Amino acid sequence: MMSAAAVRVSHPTGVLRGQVTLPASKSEANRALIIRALSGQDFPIHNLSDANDTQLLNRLLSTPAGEEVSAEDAGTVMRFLTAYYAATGQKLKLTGTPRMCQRPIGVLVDALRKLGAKIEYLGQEGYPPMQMNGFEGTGTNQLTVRSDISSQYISALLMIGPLLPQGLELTLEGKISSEPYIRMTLAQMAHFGVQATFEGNLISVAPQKYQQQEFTVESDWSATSYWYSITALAKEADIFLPGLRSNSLQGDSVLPTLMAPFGVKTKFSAEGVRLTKQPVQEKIARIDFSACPDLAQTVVALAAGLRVEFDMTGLESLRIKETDRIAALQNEVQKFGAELKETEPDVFGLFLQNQPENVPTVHTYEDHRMAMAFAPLALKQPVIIEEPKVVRKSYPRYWEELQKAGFQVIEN
Ligand SMILES: O=C(O)C1=C[C@@H](OP(=O)(O)O)[C@@H](O)[C@H](O)C1
Ligand SMILES: C=C(OP(=O)(O)O)C(=O)O
Repeated sequence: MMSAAAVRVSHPTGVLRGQVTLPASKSEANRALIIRALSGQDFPIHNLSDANDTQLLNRLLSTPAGEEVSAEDAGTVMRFLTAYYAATGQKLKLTGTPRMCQRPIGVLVDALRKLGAKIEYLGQEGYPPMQMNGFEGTGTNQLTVRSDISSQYISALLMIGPLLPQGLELTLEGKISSEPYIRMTLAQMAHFGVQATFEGNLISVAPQKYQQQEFTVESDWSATSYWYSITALAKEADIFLPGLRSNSLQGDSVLPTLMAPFGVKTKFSAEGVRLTKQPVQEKIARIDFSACPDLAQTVVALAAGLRVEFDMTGLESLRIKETDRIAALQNEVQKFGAELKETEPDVFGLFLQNQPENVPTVHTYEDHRMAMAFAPLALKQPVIIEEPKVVRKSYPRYWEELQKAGFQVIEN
């Protein structure tokens, strides 16, 4: 099924009950893997994700790097390895998929060069591929970095911070986007014995050593968003998702609050989370996705399916992810009778237009989240999802889990 050019997804009953297997968080896993490699020690990381983004990084860090390394389409792998190879003085070519070579990395490379990294662009300035040519410390430890493009640059710098002779003082410039991911990085550094301070827009890390420590990766809240959408779109739903915690390191654990107005009730227990469908009572207020950009596609597709209009902000970073996600959403929601329109600078509205097409065909733009966000709409009418294998980036078992929950997923 994963190799099919397209799948047809439908749900005969609209009634869902049972337990779902989630992938582990690729964000937590990839931080733990980088920190373990930087610590020079070996310790167990439990519940490593089967997501390609994590499997790839694990492979790359557990074998000696050759002359050329590909981060494929994984943003965290590209950004975290750039800092890791710089700090460990490795000499190699770092590249990725054609799309990865359109995702900017200049902010991170500029910062690393100021610290002493020798990095040369092999294609367009500011974008992969790069030749990493070792590290000669400059004695600088104070940097100002833009924080409104991708938090991954900041996380990448922070994780190497304690290894630098004078540590690191980062002043964040501009709006801080995806801030929970920066806090996740600091929390995981703290788990491994490294203290940092984050006050206002200044983050300081003194020179320190990472301590050997076991780590267990939590289930992935971003992947959980598709089950929230499924619950909201179902006739009846009662779904249990093991391995989620309320005191999560992941910013996407905002879902219980975010999804309540869409009619999803969340109940935490020691083992995980139970989702049930309840009537929609509240009007949807404007949603700001700047702290949880990976949830935007889920919510836009869901609102189109539920036939609710709403406003949103904080979508800027979506343009430089696996695809231009704003353009991709604009194209695909039309097939469901909705329009996503910029109504004033950086404010978007979802407007309902006509009836959805009978069997909409969703193009996925090499973006796992386009496939996963639109598949739940099969609870309203059958949908065809192109290139279903894209889900391997973060949730390889997604289609199997949908089938377990009563969806029909057949090769088209
Ligand atoms: O640090 C991380 O693990 C991530 C940070 C976010 O990216 P940006 O900081 O580029 O928004 C998020 O979209 C991505 O899926 C994972
Ligand atoms: C943006 C994402 O990933 P990355 O930036 O790590 O490729 C994502 O998983 O939605």
